[in-house]
Amino acid sequence: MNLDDDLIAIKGIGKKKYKLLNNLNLYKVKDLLTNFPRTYVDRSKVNNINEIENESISTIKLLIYDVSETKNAYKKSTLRLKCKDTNGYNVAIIFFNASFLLKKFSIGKEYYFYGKIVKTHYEAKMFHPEFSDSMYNDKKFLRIEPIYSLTAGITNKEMINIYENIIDNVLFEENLFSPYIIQNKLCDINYAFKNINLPTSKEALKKARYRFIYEEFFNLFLSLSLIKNKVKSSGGIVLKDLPMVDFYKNLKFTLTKSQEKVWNQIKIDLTSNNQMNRLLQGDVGSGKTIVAMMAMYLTYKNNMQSTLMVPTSVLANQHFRTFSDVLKNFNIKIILLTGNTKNKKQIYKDIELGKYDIIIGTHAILEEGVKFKNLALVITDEQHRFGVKQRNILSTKEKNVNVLVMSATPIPRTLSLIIYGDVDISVIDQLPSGRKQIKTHYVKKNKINDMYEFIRSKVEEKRQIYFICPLIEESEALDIKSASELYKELSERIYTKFNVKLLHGKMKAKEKETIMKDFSEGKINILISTTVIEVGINVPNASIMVINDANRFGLSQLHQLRGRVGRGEYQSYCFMTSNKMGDTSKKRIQTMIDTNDGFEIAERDLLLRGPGEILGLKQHGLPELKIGELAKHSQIFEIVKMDVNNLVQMYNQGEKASVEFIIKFIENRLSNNINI
Ligand SMILES: Nc1ncnc2c1ncn2[C@@H]1O[C@H](COP(=O)(O)OP(=O)(O)OP(=O)(O)O)[C@@H](O)[C@H]1O
Repeated sequence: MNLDDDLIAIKGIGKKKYKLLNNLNLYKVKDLLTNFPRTYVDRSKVNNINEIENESISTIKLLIYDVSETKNAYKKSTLRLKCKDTNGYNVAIIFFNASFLLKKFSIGKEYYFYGKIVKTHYEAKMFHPEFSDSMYNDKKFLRIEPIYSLTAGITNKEMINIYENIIDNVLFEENLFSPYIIQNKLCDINYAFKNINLPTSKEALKKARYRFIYEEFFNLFLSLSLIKNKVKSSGGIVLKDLPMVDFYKNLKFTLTKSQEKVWNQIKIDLTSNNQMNRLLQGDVGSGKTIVAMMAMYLTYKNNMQSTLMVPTSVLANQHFRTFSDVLKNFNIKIILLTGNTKNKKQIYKDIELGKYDIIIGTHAILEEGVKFKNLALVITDEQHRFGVKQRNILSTKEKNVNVLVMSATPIPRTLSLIIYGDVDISVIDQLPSGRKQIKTHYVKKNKINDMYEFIRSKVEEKRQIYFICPLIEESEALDIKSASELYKELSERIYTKFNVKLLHGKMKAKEKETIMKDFSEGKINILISTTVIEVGINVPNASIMVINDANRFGLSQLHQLRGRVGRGEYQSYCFMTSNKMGDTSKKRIQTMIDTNDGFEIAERDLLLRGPGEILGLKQHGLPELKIGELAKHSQIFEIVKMDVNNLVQMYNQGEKASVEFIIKFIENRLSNNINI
C-alpha cells in the first residue's frame, strides 16, 4: 500500500464511505494517517473501586449477580445490573430505555465497564457506561481508543476499523534531520504514526505526540528561516542622517518618549550599512503612523522613494489625506495607488521617472507595472493581512530595500518570532499623553434604550459614534441584527435628527471613501459599519464604539474595533451587545472589560484559542499546527529553534548533510504547495 493511494482502493471502503471520508477532506491514505484523533478515551487501566474518586471516569471489572428490567407508567424502561467487584463492593449499572441490551448480559459472568462512577455510602452507580461485549474481546476494550472528527453517516468504530486496516501496511519515509532524531531521542516516524492513531500504551502515545509537536514546530520554523534568508541580504541602501528639525517644527504635538526611542532605532537601521528588517509594534492608537512618516521623510530628504502599503483602500485614503495634510508645507510629491486609481499608466510612468517621493496604496502597489526609480524604504501596515509571498514581492522589486512592518496587533514575543522570523522588533509601549482609559461595558437587552439616550447626549456634545455589526444582510437563522437593518432603525426611528450613515464592504470604493472623508471631517454623527473600519481608521473626535453581536468577534478583533475610539482627548466608551453567549465569548467580553492593554489581550487570546488557529498560520501561507500549541509547548519550541538555527548555519557553511536535507525539504514543500 502506498501513501498516495486513493482511499477508494482500500478494502472495506465503498463508494458511499469514500464520499463521507471526502467530506472530512480525506482522499488518500496519507490524508487519513495525518488526520490525527481529536482526543482519546483511555480505558486501558482497570481500577479498584476503593481507589476511584467519586464522579471520576474509570474502567472497572464487575461480576453480574442480578439483571432486572422495570417499566414505568409511560412505558419507559430501566435496565439494572446488580454487580460486585472483586472486593465485594456493590455496584449498580443502569441503562434507561435500552431493552435491546438485555440479551448482552448474563448472570454469573464478568464484564468491564467504563464510565463515570457515582458513589453513595452503600453502593456505587454507573449510568450508561461503555462495556466489553465479552471477556474475549478485552484487548479491544482495554486500550486507549482514538476519537476522530466525524461526519454524519460514519461512526468512530468504523473509522478505527479503517485505520486498523491501513496502519501496518504503509511505510513513511523519515523526514526529520537524522542527527536531531538521535539527539532529541525522538521516536521513528512509523512508530509515531502508528501510536498517534492507535496507541499501544500511554507512554507510546506520549512519545508519538512529542515527535509530531517537534516536527510541526521544526517545519514551521525552518520554513520561516528560509523565507527570512531570502529577504535578508548583506547590505542595505544607506541613507544619510540628515537633520529633521523642519519636520519636528511642523508637528502639532511632541513625540512621546517611546516614539522617540523607536524612531532612533529605525534611523540607525536606515543610516547603517545593514538592510533594515524591522517590525514596529504598538497598541492601537499609540502613534505608529507618525514614526512611519518620519522614516519616509528622511528617505525623501535623501532624494529617494518610499512606499506605504496598507490592506484596505479606505485606510490608504486616510493615510493619503493625513500625509498630504501633515507634509503640506514641504515640497513632497505624494501619490495614492489603489485598485480604483484612474490613469494608472501615467502614474506608473511618473513613479518610474521619480516624480513621486511617497507612494501610498493597497496591494495595487505590487502590480507588475509598478517600477521605481530609487526605492529605498518599504513600509507595510497591518502586515498580517498580507501573505508571506506578497510581503516578499515588494522587497524584491528593489534589491536591499529597507523593510519596516507595522503591526497594531500586539503579538506575544514567541509568536512574532514565528510569524516574522527573528526580525528586529521595536515596540511603542506608551500612549500619547492625555489619553483616557476607554470605559468598556456589556449592555443587556433591557438597557439598550438607556445606551441610545447616552449616545444622544454625546452627539449633542458634538462627539461622533460608531456602531459595528458583523453582517450586511439580515440573517434570521443567526438572529443577527445586520448593519442595514440597524441603519434603518437608527436613522428612521431613533436618531431622526442626526446624520446617520451606513458603510459596508460591498459598497463601491468611491462611495466608501466619501463616507469616511465626511465622517473624519465631522459631517456625519453616527456611522454604522461592518468591520471595514476595523484597522487603522483614525477619527479622534469619535468617542463611542458600539459593537453589536460582540460574541461573533475574536478577542484581537474586538480590541482593534475598540481602538477606533479613545484616540483623542475625550473620554471614550465601548459598549458591547450580544444575543447569544457561549463560555468563550463570555471570557472574551470579560477580558475586554478588564483591560485596555493590547499586549495583555494578545496573551489571553493565545490561551483562549486552540492549536492551529493562532493568528491564522494558513492565511500566511504557512504550515498549520495540528497538535503543537505555542503557549503550552514553549519548551519544545525553544529546542526546535536552536536545532533549526544550527541547521541553517551548517547549511550556510555548505555542510553536506544539511545542504542535502534542506534541498529535499524545499522540494517537498514546493510539491505540496506549502509556502517557503
Ligand atoms: N505624540 C503624540 N501626541 C499626541 N497625539 C499623537 C502623538 N502621536 C500620534 N498622535 C495622534 O494619535 C492618533 C493615533 O495615531 P496613529 O493613527 O498613528 O495610531 P496607530 O498607532 O497607527 O494606531 P492604529 O494601529 O490603531 O491605527 C492620531 O490622531 C495621531 O495624530
